[in-house]
This record gives sequence, C-alpha cells and structure tokens, in this order.
Amino acid sequence: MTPQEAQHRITELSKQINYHNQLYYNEDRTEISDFEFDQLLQELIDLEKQFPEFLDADSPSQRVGGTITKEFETAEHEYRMLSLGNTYSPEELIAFDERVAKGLGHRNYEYFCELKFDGVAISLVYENGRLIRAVTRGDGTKGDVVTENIKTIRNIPLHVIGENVPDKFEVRGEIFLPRKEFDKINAEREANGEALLANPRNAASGTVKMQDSSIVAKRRLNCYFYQLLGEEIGVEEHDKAIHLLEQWGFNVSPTYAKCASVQDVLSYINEWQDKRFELPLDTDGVVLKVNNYDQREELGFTAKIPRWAIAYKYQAESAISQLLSITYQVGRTGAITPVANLAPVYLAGTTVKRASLHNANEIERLGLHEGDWVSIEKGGEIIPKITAVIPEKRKAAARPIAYIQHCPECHTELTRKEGEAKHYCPNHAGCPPQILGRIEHFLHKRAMDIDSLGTERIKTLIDQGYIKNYADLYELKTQKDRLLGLEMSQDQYQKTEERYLYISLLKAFFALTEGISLSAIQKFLAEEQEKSLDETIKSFELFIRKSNKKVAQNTGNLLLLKDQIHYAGLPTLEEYVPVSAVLKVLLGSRVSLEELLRVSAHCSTVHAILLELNLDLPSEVEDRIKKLKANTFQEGVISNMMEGIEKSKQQAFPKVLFALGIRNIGENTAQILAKEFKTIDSLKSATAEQLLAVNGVGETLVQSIREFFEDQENLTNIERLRTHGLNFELQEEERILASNALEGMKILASGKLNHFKRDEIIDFVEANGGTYVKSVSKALDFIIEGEDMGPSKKEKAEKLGVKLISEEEFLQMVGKN
Ligand SMILES: NC(=O)c1ccc[n+]([C@@H]2O[C@H](COP(=O)([O-])OP(=O)(O)OC[C@H]3O[C@@H](n4cnc5c(N)ncnc54)[C@H](O)[C@@H]3O)[C@@H](O)[C@H]2O)c1
Ligand SMILES: [Zn+2]
Repeated sequence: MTPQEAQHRITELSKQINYHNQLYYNEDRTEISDFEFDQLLQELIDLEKQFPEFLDADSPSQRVGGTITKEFETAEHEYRMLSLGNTYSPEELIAFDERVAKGLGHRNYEYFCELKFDGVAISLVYENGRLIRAVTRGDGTKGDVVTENIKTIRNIPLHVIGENVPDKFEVRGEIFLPRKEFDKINAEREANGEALLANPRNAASGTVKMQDSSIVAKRRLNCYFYQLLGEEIGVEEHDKAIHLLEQWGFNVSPTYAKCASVQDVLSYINEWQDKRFELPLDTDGVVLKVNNYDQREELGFTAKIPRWAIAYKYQAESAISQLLSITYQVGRTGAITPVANLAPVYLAGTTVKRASLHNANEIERLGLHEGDWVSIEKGGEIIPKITAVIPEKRKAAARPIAYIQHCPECHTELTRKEGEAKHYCPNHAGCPPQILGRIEHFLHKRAMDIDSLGTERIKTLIDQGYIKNYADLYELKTQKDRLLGLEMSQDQYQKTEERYLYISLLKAFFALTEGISLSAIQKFLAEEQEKSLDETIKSFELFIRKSNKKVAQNTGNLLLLKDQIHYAGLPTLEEYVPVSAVLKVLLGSRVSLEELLRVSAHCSTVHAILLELNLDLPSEVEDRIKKLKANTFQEGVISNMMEGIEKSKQQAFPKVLFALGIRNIGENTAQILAKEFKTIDSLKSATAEQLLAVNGVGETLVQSIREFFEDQENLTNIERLRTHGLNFELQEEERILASNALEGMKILASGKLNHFKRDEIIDFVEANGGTYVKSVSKALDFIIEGEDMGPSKKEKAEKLGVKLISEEEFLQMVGKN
C-alpha cells in the first residue's frame, strides 16, 4: 500500500467508525455487528501503526467512542473512564499475556476474570456514605449526570453504611436490562402496536438517558458492579475490592474467578462459552484484569485503553441448515409470528430446530424460498435467527415463500395496519389462541388466582365449546356432569369433508383387543406403513395369533370391525377408521350403526357422542371405550376446578379490574384506578379529563379504556360476572386499609407471617404506599422477620446493616394492631 492509499483508507475508516459510534452511543442503534465494527477499528489501528505520520490525535482509535448529550448536566470524571482492547482468538490472548509479562519483567502476577456484561457503563460517586452523583461514561473524560434515573434502580444502594467505608469513593458498573424484562417490554409494545426495541443493550442505554425518571423506574433496570476507586479504599488487589463491594451491598455478579495463568483464563473462557446463555443478561465476552494495583500502575494506559486488561470476545456462532417449513403462531393479541422449522443442527451448545423470522418483511428481506439452505446465528437470544440465504444451494424450481393470508387457527382473513410489520387475526372473540390468552390472564395468580385450571384444561374447554370467554367459567358448574370423562386431546381424531368422525387405527386396535399394549400396537403399525386398510387388518390378525392372547375374542372383534366399516360405506382414510364402526363393535345391539353415523357427524370426540346417546353402560364396556380416549377430566380435577372458580368470587375489585385484561392496564394501574374510581361504573363513565388527572394515566390508557367499554361483548361479560357475585366495587375495608403509612419505603418480608399469606403481604405493602422488594439488598428500609426466616438471609441482612422488625412492630407501624 502506498502512503497515499493508506492515508485515503485511514480517512475512510475513521469516517465509517465515527458514523457507527454516533449510531451506537447516541442513537442506541446499530447497522453492523460488533464483530464487523471491531474489524474496522483493528484495520485502522494497524494502518496507523504502519503509517504513524497519518495518526491524528482525533482518530477514533485514540478516543472513547461516546460523547455527552445536551439534555443533562455534565460532570468531569475524577478517573477517566476508558475502553478496553479486545481479541477474538486464544493466540491474541496469549500475545497479550506476553506483553504483560514483558512489561512487568516477571511472571509473578494473577488475573481476575469477569464476564463482559453487555449494557452501559456507569460511575457512581459516594460521599459520607451517600450516593451523590451518577455519571455516564460520555467521552471518557466527562459524562452526563443521570443521578435521578439511576436512583430508580432498586438494587443500587443510596446509602452505604458499615465499617471501613471510606469518606469518598467511586464505584463503576454496567447497567443492564435483564433479558426477561426486555422480552416483557417488547411483548407489551407489541400488544400496543409500538415499535419493538432492538436489543437489551440499546434499550438499557436509551433508558438511562430518558428525561422522565418515572418511566425509567418502570423499566426494571439492574446493575452489576465491577470496580472500586478512591484514594483510601484500603485494599491493594482487585479481588479484595470486589469483596468489599459485595459487603457494602453492591450487586456483584457471582461469575468472577481469580486465575493464576493465561491457561486458567482460557479454561474460564471455555467454561462460560455456553453457560453464559443461562445468565439473566446478555454477555459478549470475558474481561481479564491484572489483579494487583501496583502492577496495574506499572503497566499503565494507552490513550484509550489500559495495558493491564483486555476483553476476549466470543464470536457469535453460526451454522448452516435447511428450511423445512414455516409455522405461523398466533399470539394472544392476534399477532402472527412466523417461525422457521429447520433440519436439526448443533449450534452454541444446543441442537437448533427453529429460528425466528419476526414478520413478512423479514422473509422478504431474506428472499426466502421453499427448501432454502440458510445461515443461522445465535447471539444472546435463546432462539437463533436466520442471517442469510445461501442462493447457490437453491433448487431451480424452488418457489418463494408465500405468506399466509388466513389465520392458521380460525381461518379468518388476516389484516395488516398501514405501516405495521405484523399481520393480525382480527377475530378477537372467536380465535382460540386469543381466547386462551385472555382466559389465562384472567386466571393468573395476581388476577383471579384460579390455579386449578392449567393451560391444557382451558384449551380443552375452549376447543370443545365449553367456554368462549371468562364469564363462561362461572357457568361451567351447570355442565359439571358433561365434564366427567372429557378428553384432553383430540389428536387421535380426523374429520372427513362430509364431517364424519374418524379415529386412529392405533386407538381402534387398542380398544378392540385385550392383553396387547398400546406400544406393541404402535410398533406393529410402524412396520405396516403403505399397506391398504384391509391388508393391515389382516396382518394384525396374524399378529394377534402370534401373540397368543385372547385370540378368539380379539380376532372376532377385528372381523366385526371389518364388517361395520364395510356397511358404513364411508371413504377410507389412511391409518384412520370411522368412529361409528368402532363404537358399533363395542356397543353391540345397544345402538344402530345409522344412529352412530348420524351422531358422529356433528360430534368431534367419543365423549361428545356418548353424552348425546345417553346410554347406561356396564363398566367393562365403559373401560373399553376409555381406551379410545386420551387423558380425560376426572372427578377430583373437576371438583377442584369448581372450588377454585367459586373461591375467586371473593377477589377484591383491583384484582378483578386487572383480570378483565383491558389493554395497557397492568396490575399497578388497576390498583390505582380502583382506588381512584372505586367502582367499575364510575370508571366506565369517567371523562378523559378525570382519567388524565390520575397519576400515571396517559392518552394511550384513556384510549384503551374507552375502546374496552365501547365493546358490547365486554359490557355483557361484566354484567354476567356481576350476577355471579364478582366484586366490581372497592370494599369498605379496602378503602380503610389503604394508607400512605409506608410511602417511599422499600420492604421485604421473609419467613412465615401470621397475618398474611405469601402474596397478601405484597398487596398490603403496596396498598399502603410502600414498594415490595424481592431480594435482600442495602436499598431496603427494613425486613419483616417472620417465623423461620432463613439464616443466610438473616446473615446477609445483618452484614448489609438492614433493620429487621417483627410482624407485630410492622402492624403497629401501619396502625393496624
Ligand atoms: N456495532 C456497532 O456499530 C458498534 C459501534 C460502536 C461500538 N460497538 C461495540 O461496542 C464496544 C465498543 O467499545 P466500548 O468502549 O463501549 O466498550 P469496550 O468493549 O471497549 O469495553 C469497555 C466497556 O466494557 C464494559 N464492561 C462490561 N463488563 C465489564 C467488566 N466486567 N469489567 C470492565 N468493563 C466491563 C464497560 O462498560 C466498559 O466501559 C465494542 O464491543 C464494539 O464492538 C459496536
Ligand atoms: Zn384467528
């Protein structure tokens, strides 16, 4: 390369890198992967080394990537906040170790390894034990002051008390959005039709820089701390400093390790390669740091990075697989999500069979065709994504993927709003997964709290027409008798176009014979594929003779089956036989084949047919018929269900309001609205002004409330629920109960309480203005000590200096004794 070419390339690279830095740090978005970015930067660094005459003091190789914004006050960092060098291979890591050894002149040092958390860096300054300032990294020298936002993060200590806490110190850490919270936020945004956040890092970074702290508080950010700085921190080694942070109540990820050599570091890297996906946040590598502070000082810094630390970054792993088909999933809100089914392939520790495709645009962007070979990549996400198609491997006749136009669950024509990426099924009232979603929400522990109705059972009740909405739940008891023996799965059935009901040969053979297990029949059928029905029945006869169990009776039944199929004259289906023929054999002269044909035409299970026929059957016949069915509802299950439903009528109004599933009304909002308006009727008739006057209510919420009450079906459901005795008014005692006695306090209860059940204490704390916190941390105002509080929790609380009070003291405090 000539100097001129080099100069040209250096300018070009600097421009590109500055552009991507601007996107990444200031706009919280990216157009290229971190790996590609790091490659550009490396190329620049290499060229500048080769042609030092073109090294500009302003080059992105010499500066930390971020800047300060105009929206916040700025503060200067006492200690500069730097970047880290990075490597992608063990060789480079060993080269780094050589440089450290050379710099120190000996090998008498240790490394401290931590994971590289993918979030945003923050610096917290404490004076006299109080958090006085939180500052972003900014340009490394000065950053944005975001103290108010940071204070909303629950496990960041506002006060640090304890022995040996210096008068002044600084801690640094990485703010992150736990992946679970990220998914939750995106699910909500999706339900509200808002644009989705791209990844947890960008979301965390954007949140830290928000202007409204109350929104920040809702985002449930978290922070891991990894550095302690100050004039008199009293320790000389990084591991000791980390232990101090832990003692003082800072959240330190327990994933660190001290390593005696670079070989140990490599084992640490290996150990976390796959395990890191189990952590609650995204990580993109490992940071290794020389443990001793004097040695760090000796090694020093370059303009941008310390010479005593480096990041080893895991490359996103990729693999190649073939697209088998696409499944379209219908979400609770009716949103359609296409998922690619792939030929199984091993990738980053797991066998991958599916990849997310997001929406029709993504399929179009990839130019996906049927049977395409695709590259898939797994970053932090659990489900990998398709990054590209390999066109050379495409068959000439392959057709492009045609996006579905009808709901795969209810066949309603899909809609797509102007400017939205997702397709929706508009059939809210009749589409089974949407009904299921609403009912599941209604039953939720924090809503109506009916736990005797799992997803499978609700699905069964919906699929078989017992419930269509939550109000129907309270009328189930009138159908109690019909529920006994209801089948949980309908997989064994098929319907022909003429609507005749068929059952799998497997179930039919199983019910018509005695002494032969289901798995034996399964194995037999697996070997009989591609034979006609007659041939299969014939060879099953042989099979029975060979097995030598109840031969006469079993083969007799098979003969009868053949006759009945013949009389019925229905079309033949591979591996299925008409239910009417099978039942005729089992029921004998109790009912005619014509009657069975008639009934089975409008029923979709054996259970439904028998309900309609209403026969009195001896138990041995019932037992045989049971063999046709899958799992069924039993006596105990049904009475449990009924009890749970009955008990739920006592749930308080805020719970009921939450359970209704009004868009954008979460648990907290439901509580606030219930307290404010006291009855469903006054909420319904509230004007926009009245609603907006309530703290936390915005335009979107007003809109959702209006839409909900404009829907006639919702009004009917509320009336029905009211008739069944559900609470649509705040009870007198709840009005009295609620107070501001715990305003601003963070509280945790541990051990068994006498006056409250597990979740009740949470509601109680919140109803009185407090915040319930789920883990022991410095930020707590106190812990209510119940019976048998765990000793380790108690120890931790004492170590952090969090006060413990008894349940009695607590009740006195809120004036309820
Ligand atoms: N894709 C893009 O367009 C684009 C653009 C700019 C930057 N980037 C990426 O962002 C990073 C840029 O570098 P950077 O300077 O922001 O960060 P860095 O990768 O140089 O590392 C320094 C940062 O790592 C973080 N960190 C996480 N865990 C840590 C631990 N245990 N100990 C110490 N620090 C820890 C800290 O926030 C620290 O500020 C690179 O990974 C780069 O690929 C990507
Ligand atoms: Zn649908």
